[in-house]
Amino acid sequence: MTQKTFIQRLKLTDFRNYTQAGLVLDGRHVVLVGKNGAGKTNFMEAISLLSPGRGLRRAVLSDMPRIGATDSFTIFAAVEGMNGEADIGTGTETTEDGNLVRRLRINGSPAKSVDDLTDHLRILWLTPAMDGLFTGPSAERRRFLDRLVLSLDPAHGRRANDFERAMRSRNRLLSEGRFDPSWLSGIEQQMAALGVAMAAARREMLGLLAGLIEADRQTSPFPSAELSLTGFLDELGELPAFELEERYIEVLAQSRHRDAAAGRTLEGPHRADLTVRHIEKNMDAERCSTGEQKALLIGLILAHARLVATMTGFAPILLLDEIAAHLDEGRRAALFDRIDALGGQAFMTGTDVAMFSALGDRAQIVTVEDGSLDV
Ligand SMILES: Nc1ncnc2c1ncn2[C@@H]1O[C@H](COP(=O)(O)OP(=O)(O)OP(=O)(O)O)[C@@H](O)[C@H]1O
Repeated sequence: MTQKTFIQRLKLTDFRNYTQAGLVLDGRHVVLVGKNGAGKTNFMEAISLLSPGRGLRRAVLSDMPRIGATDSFTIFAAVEGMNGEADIGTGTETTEDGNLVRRLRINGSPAKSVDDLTDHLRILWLTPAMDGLFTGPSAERRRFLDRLVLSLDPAHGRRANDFERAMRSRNRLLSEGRFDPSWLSGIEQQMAALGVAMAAARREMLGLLAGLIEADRQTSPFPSAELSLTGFLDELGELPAFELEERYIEVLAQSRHRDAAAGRTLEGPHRADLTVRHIEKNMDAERCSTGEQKALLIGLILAHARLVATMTGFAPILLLDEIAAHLDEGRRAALFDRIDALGGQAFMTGTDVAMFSALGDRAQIVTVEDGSLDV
């Protein structure tokens, strides 16, 4: 039995187009309705900042404070989270040397790391900006994949950051022509251990997700996705981890001159790609129609939300920006039923409240107008 996590209260100060806005919620789903430019996505972005990372727009911090305000914003949320009730506050602050930095307080005390947020909430999202995921650059798919892993395994983010840092040191040494074997092999060993662990975490998550998608195929109103990874470490994925590490260490050692010439590391988890196929059509997702791609993506997010609920025992919070826009009435109703069956709190946006009529009293309607919120 999964438990519910939800946001009870939210207060925004000088965030994007909100000067001061607050909401008290009752745990049902939340539908945000308003005209274009009213502040619906900004609201969703604020909630996404209650999870580690740069939020659903991947914006830089300096874009977030309200234009015309001082340079800081705050987001405060009272939540019923995975550890019971918690108060989470995040925002920006300018340090003495003039840098804008993110601040995070949990239950009144400064948090040690943004990863602490995952002790309280798991937040997943789907936005129109993700519509081109299957046809766009592989970096976007990797980021998507890593977010999926991160919501199950919070240590994944740290491993990926440490890998990046080690890789940058190696790239720097190579670009400066410093082919010192003991320095380089120390860094390469670290890269191999982290890289193999990253690939394993991705593979494990995809395996679990594939199992859920398969079990759900007959009843899901959305197409089923077959997911696979391509990349040097993924193609050798069946090897035991220590052997995989040895192979990667060997490849890195042998490719120092090639990497120096290329100005980057050519093999590793940072080059992996996620391939998605539409199972029923037996077609690569990138060759499916726009509507089919959207339906695949919705099915994928819902399956992942179920996976997070199963693995953690808590239904995640879902941020679904403009989710209903391109679906016909029947699919929309089926989507709402699926979202509701997850047992969590979902935030959805739209310009027309009529689109959400099938939700009935399962949702609270919030009107958004020029940076103000009204339940
Ligand atoms: N830092 C900022 N300060 C003030 N206003 C901002 C800031 N960043 C963005 N905005 C403005 O916030 C407004 C609302 O944007 P938002 O993306 O939330 O709209 P929306 O309601 O989702 O609209 P749509 O239905 O068109 O997607 C926009 O007019 C945007 O220019």
